Amino acid sequence: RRPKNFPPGPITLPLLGNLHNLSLDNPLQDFERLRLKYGNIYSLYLGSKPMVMLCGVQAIKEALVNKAVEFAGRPQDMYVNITTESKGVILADYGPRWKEHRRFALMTLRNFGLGKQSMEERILAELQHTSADLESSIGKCDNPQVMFHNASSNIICQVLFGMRFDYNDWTMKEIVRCFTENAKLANGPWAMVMLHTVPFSCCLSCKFFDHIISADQRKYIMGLLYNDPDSTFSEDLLSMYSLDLHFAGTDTTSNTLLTGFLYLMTNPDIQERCQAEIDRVLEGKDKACFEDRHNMPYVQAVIHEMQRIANTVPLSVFHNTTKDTEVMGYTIPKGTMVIPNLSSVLSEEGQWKFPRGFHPENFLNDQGEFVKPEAFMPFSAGPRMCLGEGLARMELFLITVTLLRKFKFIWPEDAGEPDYTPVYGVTLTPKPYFMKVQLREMH
Ligand code: HEM
Repeated sequence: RRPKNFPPGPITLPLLGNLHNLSLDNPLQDFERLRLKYGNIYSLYLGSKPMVMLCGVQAIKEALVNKAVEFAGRPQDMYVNITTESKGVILADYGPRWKEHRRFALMTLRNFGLGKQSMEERILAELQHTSADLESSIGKCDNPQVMFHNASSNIICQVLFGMRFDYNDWTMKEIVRCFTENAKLANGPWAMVMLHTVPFSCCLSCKFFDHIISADQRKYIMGLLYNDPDSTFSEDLLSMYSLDLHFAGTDTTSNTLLTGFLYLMTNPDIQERCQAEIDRVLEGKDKACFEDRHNMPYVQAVIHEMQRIANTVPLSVFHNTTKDTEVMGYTIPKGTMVIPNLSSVLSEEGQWKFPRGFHPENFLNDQGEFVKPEAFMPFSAGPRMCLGEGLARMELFLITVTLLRKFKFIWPEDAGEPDYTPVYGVTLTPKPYFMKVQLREMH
């Protein structure tokens, strides 16, 4: 039975709770159906475990922003908590350890050049390898999935480990494969009730970390961390921590690019309009820089629309209440799992000029200037909001601009109608597709 004044929801069955209400392939459609029936806040039972779903800007902001601390916990009783022992930053519960780790991650990203030219240079250097890869497949049809994953993985690896990997490196291929597989399993209905997920990638990534960090580097890092006698760091934590950043920085950016380029190929008019703006702004310059975005309102609008339609992390990372609280007039007890349904916000009726389909106009005002509506929330909101947002935005801009400047991306004639239905997981991925690449005439 639902506690008093708990958000409404469908009838529960013994043992299963509401699992029978969710499809294994794509529970997002079921969540939308339930939202239409019960409203922007409703509850479900995953087995015997209660969970509250928050939909739409208003409910999500009230919880994650206005009642920030009350909603800043993470559930600690899912299978993924056992496989990772909740080490690292993404799954750490709200408290001093999470605060220290988050601060450390932000500081490290800044020290390694985020917001400065050095990070841009790292991204542009990686793009030379991506461009070379694309040049070798001119005229052919290739699946771009591995390429985008490798590029994103190498950019974050440069920050974490000070090195990049050849696109054919076996270890890297295996790790990226594990990331994509786990991303598909980790928030399915069964994983939500602790039944299934693959611990392999954690294991592999920790071994990988041990393998590539030299003894001297390790001593140096641990020296830095242990200077503070109250520090919560340990070597174990550090390797899980690097796994967190590697995973979070790879599967997200690359799936956004994969979806974005699918829409750019199948909307050649939008692609050409971006290229015209890029050519004009970059005329006489050999490469783009992040500052150029201020002179490219249309490209900015397209990249934001790519993120909106990609809906890359549709259910955010699950939250947990840290004390008894209220939202939208309902009572939520301490320790309840809360899912911010970002998907519902990114296509919320009334928040967007065009909630459905690919329309960069969602981010342009009548004067053609770039504007960002309040409902643009792909990185979530509040204290647990994505800490890699700055890096992700820089990557999306520099990668899109550099590749569109040099290449034309074509939907192959024999590929049939594009299928935009995503494959469900922690991150949404487009179904595998092929792209044809041509060098643009100006190059
Ligand atoms: C397009 C790219 C990206 C998207 C859409 C994205 C989205 C998200 C979302 C929705 C969350 C959950 C926030 C919440 O719990 O409310 C998150 C958390 C997180 N992201 Fe990202 N992310 C992206 C790229 C990155 C990158 C490049 C990094 C690495 C530097 C990163 C690191 C993290 C970390 C460490 C967390 C956990 C923060 C915490 O629990 O305090 N993300 N991200």
